[in-house]
Amino acid sequence: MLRPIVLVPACTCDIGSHQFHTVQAKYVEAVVKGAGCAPLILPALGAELELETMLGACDGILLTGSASNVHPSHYAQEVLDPALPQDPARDATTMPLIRAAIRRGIPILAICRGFQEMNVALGGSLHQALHGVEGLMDHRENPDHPLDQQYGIAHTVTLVPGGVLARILGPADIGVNSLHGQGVNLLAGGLAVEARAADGVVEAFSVTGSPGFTLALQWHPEWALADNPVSLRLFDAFGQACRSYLAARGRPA
Ligand SMILES: N[C@@H](CCC(=O)NCCCC(=O)O)C(=O)O
Repeated sequence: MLRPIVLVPACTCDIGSHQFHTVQAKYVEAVVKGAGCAPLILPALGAELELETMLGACDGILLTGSASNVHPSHYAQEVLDPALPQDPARDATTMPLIRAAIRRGIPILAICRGFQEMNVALGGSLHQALHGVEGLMDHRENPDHPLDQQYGIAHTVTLVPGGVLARILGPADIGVNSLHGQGVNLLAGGLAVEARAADGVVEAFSVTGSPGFTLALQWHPEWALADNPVSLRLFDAFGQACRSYLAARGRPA
């Protein structure tokens, strides 16, 4: 049986004096091993991509995390800390992609930067530094720690009863990792909160009234996926949604 194709939009970066479109290995591996789908890396070519062609060829989209931030001009703000990395080519690709994919009912799983760009693409805004907001926790990792500690459980999140996430995972609080400086400020209209951290920060949302599966997570379920039953359930739910989408529309010959 054909596997669903999952687009994974790339970041851009320079390696030496050349430009590259890149995706971290753990994300494409999670599409294969966690969702049982076939990943296809989408270059960050912005308006040069013919979006309808790309969307017609896929059955799901995974929006990855990245060190870069969504450019605040997308939510009518100035950059507060110019030292933080940006990736305008990724923004120019993912913003229209997200809106068009939701209209088509293409399943979306969004992680960390992907979670943030989904909120912004739909009209929401971000806190550019959560740790600078009175009453909020510092949600950043300590870069001096070894990676397994940086991606270790950092805090719990409380799931909204009866929501998309609680239906997949059950109602109990879960422990999550936390590697982000930015976070949801204004939640876009049409989004439903699926989970919050103890300080009230939105940690997961879905798109209400979307014809397809949508789930956006501020944490990283792709990290050490095979060892985490909660993360495996999340990727399995995404994979099932992609299989249903493929089964319903078929694969054009
Ligand atoms: N830059 C944003 C997004 C944070 C993010 O996606 N972190 C993960 C980077 C590495 C990875 O993909 O594992 C912010 O700081 O809020």
